[in-house]
Amino acid sequence: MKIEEVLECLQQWVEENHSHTMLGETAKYIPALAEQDKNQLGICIMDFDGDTYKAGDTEVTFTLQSISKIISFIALCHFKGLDFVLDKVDVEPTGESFNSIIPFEIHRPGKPFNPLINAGAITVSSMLPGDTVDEKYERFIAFVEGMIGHRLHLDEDVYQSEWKTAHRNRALAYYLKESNLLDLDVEEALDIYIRQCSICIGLEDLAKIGLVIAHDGYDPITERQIFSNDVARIAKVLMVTCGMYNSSGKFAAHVGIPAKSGVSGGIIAAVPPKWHSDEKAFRKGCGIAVFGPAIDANGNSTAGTMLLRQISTEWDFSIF
Ligand SMILES: NC(=O)CC[C@H](N)C(=O)O
Repeated sequence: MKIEEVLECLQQWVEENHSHTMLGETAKYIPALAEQDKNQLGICIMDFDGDTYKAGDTEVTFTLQSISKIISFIALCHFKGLDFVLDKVDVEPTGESFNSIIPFEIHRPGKPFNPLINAGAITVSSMLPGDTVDEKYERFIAFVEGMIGHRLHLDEDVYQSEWKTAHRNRALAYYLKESNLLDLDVEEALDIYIRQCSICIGLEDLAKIGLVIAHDGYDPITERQIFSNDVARIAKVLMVTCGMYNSSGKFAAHVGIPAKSGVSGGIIAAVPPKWHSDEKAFRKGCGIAVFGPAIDANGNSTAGTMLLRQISTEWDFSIF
């Protein structure tokens, strides 16, 4: 497909899916996120050569929120090895909301079900290399910056807003501490977790990270292997089975791309290469980032999900 055709399609699909923004609300439990403009919808696709294709609200920046969880999982596996991490967190979906306390109190699994629910993510963040919260955060953000090639910053308002209202996460962290699943004290573990959630990112950067995941940890633009094939494989499994929380099954059925959402309204998606579908666009794979801050009850962008569904259907992106 020609560049103009790709852009025309994206433009049209953003317009067609825009009304889905009315079906969701901004995340109300984090005051700074509640204030986001829920009418926004933007997308960026980055291809194998690093060229980007954008439509809608493309110059937005937003906080990573739960998208950070797949990155911290990858980072911890990269730094400490897959076995170390899988000893601390499982790779099973929960069927509960992302911040549910039920898996702990009722099922008592011994370790969090997966690293993409809050309990698993807090455990993972606390175990990042470094002795202090500052050191762990530096290692994490440097890992992300290494992938996108420039510095990032923390959204101080979102950080403060979440820190003051993180009652549920604080409760989860106490459960984790009781089960010896934290490498830090409760307040410190919360701090590193909330910091990683509050990192500010744009669509192009997020699409770049999606591209690297799609290519099994290899960055086709700089020609560097950033993390191992094995880590990328498990990351994609987690994205498919748990990345969209309790909509993961439906998302797999109708979109079929490894993806991870965040309550700020972002979604990262990793489209692996599909050599046989040469009629379609992006057969060498791509990374996709969408942003639409109106989210549904499961915490996923309403319009972003529908936009990805249309793109995947039209261009045959499903891995299934
Ligand atoms: N699903 C999400 O994006 C949740 C992340 C958010 N920081 C929280 O802990 O509640």
